[in-house]
Amino acid sequence: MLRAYRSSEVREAEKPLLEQGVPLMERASFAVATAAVRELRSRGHLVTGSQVLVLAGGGNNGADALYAGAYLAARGASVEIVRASDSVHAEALATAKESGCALVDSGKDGILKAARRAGLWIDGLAGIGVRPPLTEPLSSLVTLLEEERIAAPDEPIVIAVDCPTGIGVDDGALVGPVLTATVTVTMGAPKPGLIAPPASRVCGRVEVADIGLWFTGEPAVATLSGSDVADLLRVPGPTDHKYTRGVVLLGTGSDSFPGAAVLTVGGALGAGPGMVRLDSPEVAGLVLRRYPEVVTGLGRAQAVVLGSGVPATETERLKAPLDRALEEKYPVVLDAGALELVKTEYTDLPSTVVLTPHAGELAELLSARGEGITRQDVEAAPIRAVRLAATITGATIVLKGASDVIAGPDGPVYSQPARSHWRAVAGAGDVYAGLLGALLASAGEDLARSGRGYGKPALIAAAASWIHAEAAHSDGPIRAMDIVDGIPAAIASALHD
Ligand SMILES: NC(=O)C1=CN([C@@H]2O[C@H](COP(=O)(O)OP(=O)(O)OC[C@H]3O[C@@H](n4cnc5c(N)ncnc54)[C@H](OP(=O)(O)O)[C@@H]3O)[C@@H](O)[C@H]2O)[C@@H](O)CC1
Ligand SMILES: [K+]
Repeated sequence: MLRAYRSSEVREAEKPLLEQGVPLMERASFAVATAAVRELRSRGHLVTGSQVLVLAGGGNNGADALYAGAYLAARGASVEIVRASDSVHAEALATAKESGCALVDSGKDGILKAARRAGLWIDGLAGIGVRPPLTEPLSSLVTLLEEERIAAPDEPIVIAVDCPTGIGVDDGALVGPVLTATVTVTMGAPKPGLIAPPASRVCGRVEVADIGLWFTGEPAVATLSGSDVADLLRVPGPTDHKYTRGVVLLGTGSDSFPGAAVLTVGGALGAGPGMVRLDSPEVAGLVLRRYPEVVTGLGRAQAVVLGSGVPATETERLKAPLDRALEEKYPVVLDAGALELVKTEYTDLPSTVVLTPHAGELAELLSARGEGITRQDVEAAPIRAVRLAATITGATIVLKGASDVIAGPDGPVYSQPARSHWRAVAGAGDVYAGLLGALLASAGEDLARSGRGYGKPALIAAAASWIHAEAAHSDGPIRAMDIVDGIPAAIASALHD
């Protein structure tokens, strides 16, 4: 599991070490210099003679970059420094100069010429001490450098110190200019913005430098790996039968969207529940032709999936199974049309109810509940939107996107990236809803016993996202049914991780 901690938690972790005189900055800058050497070498360059540009801001992030520059200059690199603030760390600057680094003319032309000369930039403009949007003069400098980076015939290697300058370190938001990194060398632990969208998209490869920080608390944001998923999966044993393994009931598909029933059933069956029931008479024939093992009609279940392929105007029929699930306290997935019910009627839900909107649906839901939030707002700061929706509704929220962002009213936020963007196709969300329903069904009795779930539904939803991403992993075009077909192998790969 990747565990990300906020700036304040990082500062707490560094405090006792700094009091003991542990040379954190030395370790941090050495990690940055080592990453720079490795990146140069991996592209066939020698360190000696390489042109390096150090971008030094006025805080300790700039100091890290300057000391890294000093190491590289001592190894024979030709290092130039852009001094982005009047208050650059004096000792670090003096060390860099003593090691042979040279200051560049801080005018626009001087900076651009130095940027063009250098094949590797070290971004120490701002780290965890900065909240976006960047203010002037840093804002214009970052805009200039990012434009130059994009336009350069040979794109420079950009090593971000701790985080790319300009990202929302604690919430993954992207507001205002940022300098995109090739590699981010982050100190002690990832920060939320390094693993959560949209900021995670500008971080390049994230490397965690072990500088001796120690974290014991719950992470702010986490990303599950295959072995975490394996820990959550309930593998059947010799005493299991179809009812102990979990029954999932689906109220999905309609005359308008019959395929959604096939896809949700396929997604659910792929996860290996004991039984799938379908309560959608108008599409039962179609589903049975493809999946004869499905049992039609209402009946006992440990989890329910409602709404995929059900138009918002036809949600009346979803109320009876929803009421029953709420009464008996077993988990529910509300997808697509069923989200309509949460706008007006079902306003206070337990966290065992999981809502699965995409960005537009989440914006609509939040707006209906009195928050003036647009789709763009959701996309610019998904963690904030998801947490807000969970707080307002009480439910667990899965915001579906290139990275799924998942949160309940408390506990960590999970960010689960796609393995391939080919999965952004019609029907992929229906497959997810069915898959999640089946996983919740296998955990259903436990979730019911623990009342509001204590974050567990979010964890199971994150596992469903991992499995879905793995099942959709592809080097070329795929259809939603390919994701269905990929689920059993994805689960097997988690179990063998
Ligand atoms: N934590 C650890 O364990 C360790 C941390 N270490 C390192 O320390 C870094 C944190 O350093 P930090 O606290 O000095 O802050 P930092 O990110 O350099 O930014 C300060 C500068 O930003 C500026 N500025 C502020 N807001 C702004 C805005 N909106 N827009 C524009 N500018 C803005 C502000 O300018 P001022 O307001 O002073 O003019 C000031 O100059 C951390 O990321 C890591 O690299 C390692 O060395 C050792 C272990
Ligand atoms: K930085």
